[in-house]
Amino acid sequence: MAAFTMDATWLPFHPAPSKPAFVLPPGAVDAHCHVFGPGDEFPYAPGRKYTPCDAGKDQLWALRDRLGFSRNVIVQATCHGADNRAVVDALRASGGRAKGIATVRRSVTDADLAELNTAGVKGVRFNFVKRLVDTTPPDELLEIAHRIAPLGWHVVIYFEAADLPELYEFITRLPTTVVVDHMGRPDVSKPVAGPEFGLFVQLMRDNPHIWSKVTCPERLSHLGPPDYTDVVPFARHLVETFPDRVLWGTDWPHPNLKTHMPDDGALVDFIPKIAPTAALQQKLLVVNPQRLYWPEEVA
Ligand SMILES: O=C(O)/C=C(\CC(=O)C(=O)O)C(=O)O
Repeated sequence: MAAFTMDATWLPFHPAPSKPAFVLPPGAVDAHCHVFGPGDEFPYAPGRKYTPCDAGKDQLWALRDRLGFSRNVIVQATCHGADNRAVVDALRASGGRAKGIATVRRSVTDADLAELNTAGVKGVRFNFVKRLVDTTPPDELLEIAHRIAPLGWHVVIYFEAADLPELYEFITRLPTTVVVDHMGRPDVSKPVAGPEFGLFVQLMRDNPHIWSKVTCPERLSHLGPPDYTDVVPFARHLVETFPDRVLWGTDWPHPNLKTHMPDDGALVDFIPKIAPTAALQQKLLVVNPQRLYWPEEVA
């Protein structure tokens, strides 16, 4: 019998995503996705807030090839805590086609960091979403950020829009490039030009080292699939205002969705709505992730 059973309300990833109509440019990177277990091989963390369905590296590679991506950035999910073995295993098996974002604690050793670096880790994730993690004190996170900076890594940060005023100063003090997950999770029923999203735009405008993933319409939308029209103006605003500091990813296998499971092919078809020109698409999908994750290729 398997050691782990997914939560009773868990929605497994789409079993047969459609082939997108939008043809991704050569070299496109899915810059936000996860691997879960398999739990029998890479156990889920004792302190986790959810138990997902297994979603291993081979399934991720199949999705990559089906959608037309060339490469992946695999982000450590909170169900694995600070045990990065599933991500590292995927990176090592990827033949250089995946880079990773790890979660580490203050107790991480320099040897641990060096090993993660060799495997292809390019950053750490700080998660402030309260339903996912217990709070880590900011001084501990700042200490970690200063430890990883010399490796050329960056910080990926996940928070909800309501928490940005409290986190604003902390984020601006981080000594590395900072990549914000899912546009800082705006409430898309509020206006794009309103104060809530305005604060996020100000954060990016005033801090050239801060980037955003324009990801997760399926997580943010109130109107839902197939078009997620209420998310388009938010993502498009960031893509057009900060074309050199945006990334896109599927968020496969879509943890913790409660209303529906997206068809990943349809998610790819969302891209031309938020990046309407070939030049913007090239930056979003190829040039920007290459600068952050495969910088040695950039002349
Ligand atoms: O997939 C995501 O980015 C978002 C998540 C899960 C997550 O971040 C995690 O478990 O680490 C969410 O909102 O539940």
